[in-house]
Amino acid sequence: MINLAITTGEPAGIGPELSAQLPFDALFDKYPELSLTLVGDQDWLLNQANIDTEHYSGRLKFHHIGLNTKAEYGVLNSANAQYVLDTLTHAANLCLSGEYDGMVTAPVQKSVINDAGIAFSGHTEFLEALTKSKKVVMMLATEGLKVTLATTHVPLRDVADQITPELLTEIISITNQDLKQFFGIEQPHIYVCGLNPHAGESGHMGREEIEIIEPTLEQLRQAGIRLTGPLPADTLFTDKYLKNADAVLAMYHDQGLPVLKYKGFGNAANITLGLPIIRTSVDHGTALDLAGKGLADNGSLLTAIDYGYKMAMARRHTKASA
Ligand SMILES: NC(=O)C1=CN([C@@H]2O[C@H](COP(=O)(O)OP(=O)(O)OC[C@H]3O[C@@H](n4cnc5c(N)ncnc54)[C@H](O)[C@@H]3O)[C@@H](O)[C@H]2O)C=CC1
Ligand SMILES: NCC(=O)COP(=O)(O)O
Repeated sequence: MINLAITTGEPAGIGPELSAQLPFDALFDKYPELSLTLVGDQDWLLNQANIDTEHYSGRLKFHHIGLNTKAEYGVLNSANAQYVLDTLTHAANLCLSGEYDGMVTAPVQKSVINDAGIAFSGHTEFLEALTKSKKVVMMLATEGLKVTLATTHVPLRDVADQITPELLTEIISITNQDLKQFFGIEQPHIYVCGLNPHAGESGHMGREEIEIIEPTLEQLRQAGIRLTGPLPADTLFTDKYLKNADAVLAMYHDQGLPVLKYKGFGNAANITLGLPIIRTSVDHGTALDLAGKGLADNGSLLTAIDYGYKMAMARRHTKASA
């Protein structure tokens, strides 16, 4: 069995209803080896849907973690911030111990966790710290496009300072390795965006391409990684280049993700590469405006489950053949 934990996310958002209202029969038909554990407050989840776990012959379970305070649709309460983190901690620890084969995360509200006085910028950074990983990579994937990010949740003002040869080397090496490991791409071809408009216009609009990005790419090419770039982002994100790209490396969050979401919002997943565990997630946030109304689309959660299942299968085959 491939046992995926679904962390059900911010209780005031759409995560609990999306998780509890999944089409479980269809999922278990489609993925013959899938089992799911819904991690969160069982009463709140049962409030979203009448689930009889007995019907699923052990393939659907709850792991109950109690809310700190009553949840209300669309109304954030920082008293539940620790609850949200407890669901993530539980799932990640049981992935590390091998009880879960991967975790699929429903959206959390970063701001309310910060309001509770807890430093938190995203699942990506939280799981990097919890698993003591040296570096992880955020990748969003949809049919026909995978985008990885050199920097994630940092103010734009800080981005240029964070683009260093060491960072790019780590991000590109992890991306290359995990495209092979999880997606079966023998020699991934990664296209790399410049940082500045027109990739710096030969140094007239910024020198990071000349001083940092190009020399790092050249070193990595010598080490055997297939890389094209740095190219101006507005040039790279056109079919001529994308049709040959196994992944596109963007230098910052809003350079890459708007394109990805324009192409695939609702059918994309967020995947953390470089972790010792498998973690996939939805492409959207908590959508407080929709919570409890039955209007939220489950396409991205289904996509995240699909990637999580296939990645866990790929890892299993790699282990079996080692
Ligand atoms: N994986 C995660 O935990 C993520 C969490 N967030 C967090 O979510 C919070 C809210 O972020 P926003 O920027 O407002 O983005 P959002 O994705 O929550 O909402 C943006 C718009 O998309 C709609 N929408 C979102 N998901 C939908 C769905 N499944 N079906 C139909 N419509 C949907 C919303 O109603 C809203 O109009 C922030 O705290 C942010 O940090 C954002 C992205 C990912
Ligand atoms: N835009 C993607 C996003 O903010 C999700 O971040 P994370 O919680 O997966 O780290």
